Amino acid sequence: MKINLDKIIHFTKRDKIFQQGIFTLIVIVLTVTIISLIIKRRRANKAKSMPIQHNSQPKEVQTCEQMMKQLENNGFIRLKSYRPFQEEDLFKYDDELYSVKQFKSRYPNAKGFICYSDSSQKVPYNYIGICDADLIHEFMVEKEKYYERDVTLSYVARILGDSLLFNLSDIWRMKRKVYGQMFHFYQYHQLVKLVREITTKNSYIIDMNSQKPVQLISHFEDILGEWSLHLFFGYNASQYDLQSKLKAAYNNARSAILLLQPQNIINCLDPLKEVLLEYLYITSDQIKSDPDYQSKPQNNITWFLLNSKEVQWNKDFLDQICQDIIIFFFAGRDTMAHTLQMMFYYLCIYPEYKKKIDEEINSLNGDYSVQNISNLNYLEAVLKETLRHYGPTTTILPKVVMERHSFMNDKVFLEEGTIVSLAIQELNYDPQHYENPFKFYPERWFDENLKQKEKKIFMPFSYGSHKCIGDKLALPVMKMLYITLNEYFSIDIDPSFKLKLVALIQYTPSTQIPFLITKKKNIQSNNEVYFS
Ligand code: HEM
Repeated sequence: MKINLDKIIHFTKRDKIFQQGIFTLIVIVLTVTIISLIIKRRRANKAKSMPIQHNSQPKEVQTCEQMMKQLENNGFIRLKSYRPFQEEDLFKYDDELYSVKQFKSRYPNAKGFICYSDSSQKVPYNYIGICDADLIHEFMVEKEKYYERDVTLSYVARILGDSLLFNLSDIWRMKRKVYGQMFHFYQYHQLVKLVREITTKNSYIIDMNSQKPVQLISHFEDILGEWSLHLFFGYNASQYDLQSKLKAAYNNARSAILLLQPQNIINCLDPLKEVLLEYLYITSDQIKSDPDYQSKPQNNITWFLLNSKEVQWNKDFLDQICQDIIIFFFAGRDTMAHTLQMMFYYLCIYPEYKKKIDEEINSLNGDYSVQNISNLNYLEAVLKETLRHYGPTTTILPKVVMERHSFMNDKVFLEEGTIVSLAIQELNYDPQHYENPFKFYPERWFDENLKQKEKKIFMPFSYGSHKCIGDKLALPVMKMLYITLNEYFSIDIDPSFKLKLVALIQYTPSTQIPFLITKKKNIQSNNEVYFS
């Protein structure tokens, strides 16, 4: 058979041209599709990264003034200075926070306040305080991720920056979990009982024979200081050596903080950390000296730390723990000491409330189990009223906005750098929530209306994930301390005393409250009480 080569070559040429055409077409179609896909994707990404536009939402970062205006349009009141702490309040009303407390009476619908100041003042320009319960929830819970602790306390933060209070990392989460175990059922019961033991021991130091007024606050500080240290060191906390070194260093550091002397704070806190480190080693060595220590739970945080798989027991970590001990010492000791001092003050002023508490305590016939103590409702109401009326916290630690975000259902935009604080004093004196708010009136805590909203509006221990770790323990501990002291002494107040309160880190009477103390007849002998 003869093959027509010409025809074949011609045919193949045509075919090739055809194939090339198809190929070019496919390439063109593919290129166009890919390009259009890329454009589409880019547009989609761009749309995603653009904030959703609401009528009231500014497209660009606002100036401070614009943000303040927005807040003003949405229920915030503009104040002339950084919270209205006014010296004249102290002279006129004996209370530096009188105007703060009056705020809600003057502006009943205010959701909060905003402050501006001229450059001559050292306070931040864009400072807002929130005193509306729903907004506090939005700020402390829903929008929590946008805030960090304000570094206004930077000198303290420089030394205690890795402590629970300032650190927000995973280590904070881990430590909260480990420390939290100290507040579970068994430990909780032991810690409440422990306060009776320490109070009894310390009661013998109170000099009742002299007719001089006694500064009860320093006794409360000693009792609660020792109690706070027990959390970490167990019975090592009662060592005289540790107590005296800590007390001296801590009191100096506190004065330096109040006087804003940064170098002194560092000078005082550093040796304090050294002492704590030494006792951490003593306590951990003691625990580990028992080869079976892991299976024998102890009632102190050091044991929990030694048994936690997540803990790397090294110098850096121990340094952090020392910082936490200082925070616990401050947070547990000073807050409760102040609250108790104020409660004793009110009970001297209003003996009718004291009578009711005593009746309630007498009904227990000396059985001060933790369960019975938790049922002392009148005593609890007096403590809550003290916390509301003159609790230790003048303001919850301010936080700073780390990233611009919308607030109040997108009505307001909070700009990066804004300092936000939870204005609990204003909330505590809100007449919408508390009838006749200036009156010290424990009975209000039995009102059904208040009971229903209590969780939402009463937050002496703060709110959100950083709320006080000791919130459940504080009331029973203070109840037990009151019961024990009241059993041994009757406490009055020098009638010439006039209370004046200044707002420092916490409320502080401008002069010490002079309590007059008499020993009750039924006091037991030293040994009987201490070792029973
Ligand atoms: C009358 C008693 C007390 C009051 C009014 C109180 C109040 C507070 C407040 C307002 C905060 C700040 C929360 C925040 O910034 O959001 C706080 C934090 C803290 N409190 Fe208390 N507290 C009391 C008792 C205690 C006790 C008994 C302990 C320890 C046993 C304690 C340990 C702490 C700690 C460790 C923190 C820091 C928590 C963290 O940042 O994760 N407090 N407390």
